[in-house]
Amino acid sequence: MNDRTPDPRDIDTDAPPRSPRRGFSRRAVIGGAGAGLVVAAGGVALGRASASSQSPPAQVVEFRGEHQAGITTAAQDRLHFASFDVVTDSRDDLIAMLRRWTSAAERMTRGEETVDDGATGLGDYTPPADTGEALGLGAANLTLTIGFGPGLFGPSAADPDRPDRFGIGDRKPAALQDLPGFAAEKIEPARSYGDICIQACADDPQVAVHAIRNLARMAFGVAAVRWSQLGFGRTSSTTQSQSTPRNLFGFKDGTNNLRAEDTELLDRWVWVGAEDNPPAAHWMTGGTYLVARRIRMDIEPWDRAHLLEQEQIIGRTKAAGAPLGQTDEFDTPDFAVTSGRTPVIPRDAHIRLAHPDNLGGVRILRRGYNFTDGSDGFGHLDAGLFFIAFNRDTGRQFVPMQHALSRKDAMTEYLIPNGSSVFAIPPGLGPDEWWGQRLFD
Ligand SMILES: C=CC1=C(C)c2cc3[nH]c(cc4nc(cc5[nH]c(cc1n2)c(C)c5CCC(=O)O)C(CCC(=O)O)=C4C)c(C)c3C=C
Ligand SMILES: [Fe+2]
Repeated sequence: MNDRTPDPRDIDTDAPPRSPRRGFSRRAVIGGAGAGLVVAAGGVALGRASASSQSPPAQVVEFRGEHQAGITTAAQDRLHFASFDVVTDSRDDLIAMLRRWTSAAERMTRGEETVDDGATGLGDYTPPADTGEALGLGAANLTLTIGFGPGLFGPSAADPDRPDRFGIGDRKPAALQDLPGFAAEKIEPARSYGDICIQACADDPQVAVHAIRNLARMAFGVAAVRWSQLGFGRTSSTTQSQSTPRNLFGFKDGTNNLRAEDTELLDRWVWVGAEDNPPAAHWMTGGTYLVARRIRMDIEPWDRAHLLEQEQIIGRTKAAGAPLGQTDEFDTPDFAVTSGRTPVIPRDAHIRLAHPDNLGGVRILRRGYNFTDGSDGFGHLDAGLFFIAFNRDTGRQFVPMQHALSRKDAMTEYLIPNGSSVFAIPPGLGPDEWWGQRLFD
């Protein structure tokens, strides 16, 4: 970058477009001349363009509110999840980046470029301030959810010797702790941990990828991507109107999940209350904690297991998703039913071990995605579940649940968890508020 080239990170997001002849917003493109532009780009884009043009333009999820979007929002089809290491010690630079991110993120969730006319309207000798691949795609229900990892506050599993670089160590909520080790996992640091996460969910993969790519670009010199994960095919339902999708084992996943309509249960099990923290950590009130686990699934041996074995491992039928011994997906599992002296839902079945009745009532909100990252060089698919859960106190909810599963779950034989992270997800933003403002102010 020479001294005549403005740093895209410094561009005033409120400034008028400098080259109106080229100016179009991502949504404006859907209709007129822009539609031709997208069609000309080829078949894949054609499919997306026509899907977008048939859909109502209102595929916009509100960015601001009491809680961040992307938690109880009806789970979209696609995920790009990124974890960042903060590479500066400058609190001012970090805050400046969070402010820039907030503006760009809000715009992208409305289907707009990161800055007005950023892709092509800033002049021929300026690096575009938007990479452009989402022009014409609409908002696609994009949500961007930010979280802060333990390492932002000082020592963590990723770097036990790290100092409190930003003077926020005393604001770290007690519930934000790295996960303990669990049986039968092979955690890879290069797929784990991180100082900041962004969960991008959308109904168009290119919209989600565009969002992460642009936030990563804007973070240059302040934060660097540590790892990221693409996901497809949601593995949960987070509203009552959504049908239950299937995971890569072929089973309905998300049947007994918490949903947006369960407001009392969400208050109890997901949203952080003021009473959960001393005043220094009240910035988390209305927030939640995210657990991300990359769980590789041994697809090939699973595919050789017979149907009854698969159903006994899960504890539900494969076709209907009904608890074993019952007929309907939403029947309540009856763990007491036996056939002779043998429980119909086996003692080591996944749903028995993860059910609240067997965990002192504990619940979590699941919002994971399937993934397939090609194959592993030995002819096996590198596929699985990118498990995402939100809970109010990870040490009291996710951790005991995972311990119970790791020790006894029959499914463990087919799983290799190899990525693991936790993040504090602050509450939603008020008008004009920027990401992290309540933590840094
Ligand atoms: C620690 C929490 C959980 C992990 C990790 C996990 C991994 C995992 N799960 C499936 C497939 C299914 N899970 C189902 C139910 C279910 N799973 C958890 C928790 C974890 N799962 C809970 C709390 C529940 C609900 C239990 C209940 O109350 O009944 C189901 C059944 C359908 C459903 O209710 O969602 C399936 C199928 C896989 C493949 C997997 C790791 C790769
Ligand atoms: Fe599960």
